[in-house]
Amino acid sequence: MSELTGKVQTVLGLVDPDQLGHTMTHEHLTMSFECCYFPPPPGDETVAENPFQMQHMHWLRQNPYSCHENLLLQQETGAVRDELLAYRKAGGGTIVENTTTGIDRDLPTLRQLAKDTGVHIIAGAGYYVDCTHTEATKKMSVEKLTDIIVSEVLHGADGTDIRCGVIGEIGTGWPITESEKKVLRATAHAQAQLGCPVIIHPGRNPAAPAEVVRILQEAGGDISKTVMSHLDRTIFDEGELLEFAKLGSYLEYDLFGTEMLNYPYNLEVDMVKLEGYEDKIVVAHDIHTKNRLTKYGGHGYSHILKNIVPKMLMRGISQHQVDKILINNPKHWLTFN
Ligand SMILES: CC(=O)NCCS(=O)(=O)O
Repeated sequence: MSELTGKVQTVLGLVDPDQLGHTMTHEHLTMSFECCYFPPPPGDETVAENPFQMQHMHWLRQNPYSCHENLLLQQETGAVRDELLAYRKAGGGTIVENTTTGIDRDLPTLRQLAKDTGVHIIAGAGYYVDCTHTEATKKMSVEKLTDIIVSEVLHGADGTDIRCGVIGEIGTGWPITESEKKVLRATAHAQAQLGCPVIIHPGRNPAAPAEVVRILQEAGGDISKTVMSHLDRTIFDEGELLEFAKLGSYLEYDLFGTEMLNYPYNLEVDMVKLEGYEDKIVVAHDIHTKNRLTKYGGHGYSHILKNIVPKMLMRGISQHQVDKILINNPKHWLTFN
């Protein structure tokens, strides 16, 4: 038992789990994604480097990582504040902010956003993918990494007293590098000490999520308290997905906002439905580039609440099941043991 047991840790302190309400388990409010810059298609260099213009927004949707300016979400705190106010108005209560070391985590800004908007914000401890690990990080032992992660949860991170309430998103690629494996083992050790929630960014290979689970489990991690993110871009085969689901993690679908809704010529074109795992599914938009903000014609943080929930209900998913996905599953995941 610790003071964290039975509570959720936000950037403003501990809260009772019942206060969270509708929760997006994977968003970013301020970060840089420069680490993942992807050169534009030949001939598109000028569009890529022009200041944002309305006529380029479709191009940006197709090539979000090929424009440096688009990768700097940390320049949009004012717009994000407005979005969070809109999120509250749409019934949103909580956002898990997944920015970890390597992609410009900014805890003071998160705390200010929480104060300004009344949205519960939960910050992430730990490290993003290998290419963002510094030489110093790569040299650290698992024990040292564990101490840092534990301290980010118990005492605060980045020289502040602002405490993280979840470990992750912990970044891994494919194949998983030695440095990423050390971070995964440290994550498992820290989770075993703290009884805290963990969230993983798997590599882009259908085998990646299960391999991460294997490493975490071997190091003593609690898979039932771990979210596997980005499944919608990672496992496409239904059989493989069901095999993965049996391993017991939460299953996160977080590409909402980039899907095609209401395809007018065939309304049957729709989201994949995973039967039997309603206690394990969580959802989010994973906003991490500017073009996905409503300021730039994007869908914003309220898209799931405003557009996806009605679609779920229309497809026969009950209100009770929707509440599990948006309220109860995140609440159980985020509550410290
Ligand atoms: C911020 C982040 O890691 N988002 C996922 C991007 S990816 O292209 O789906 O890996």
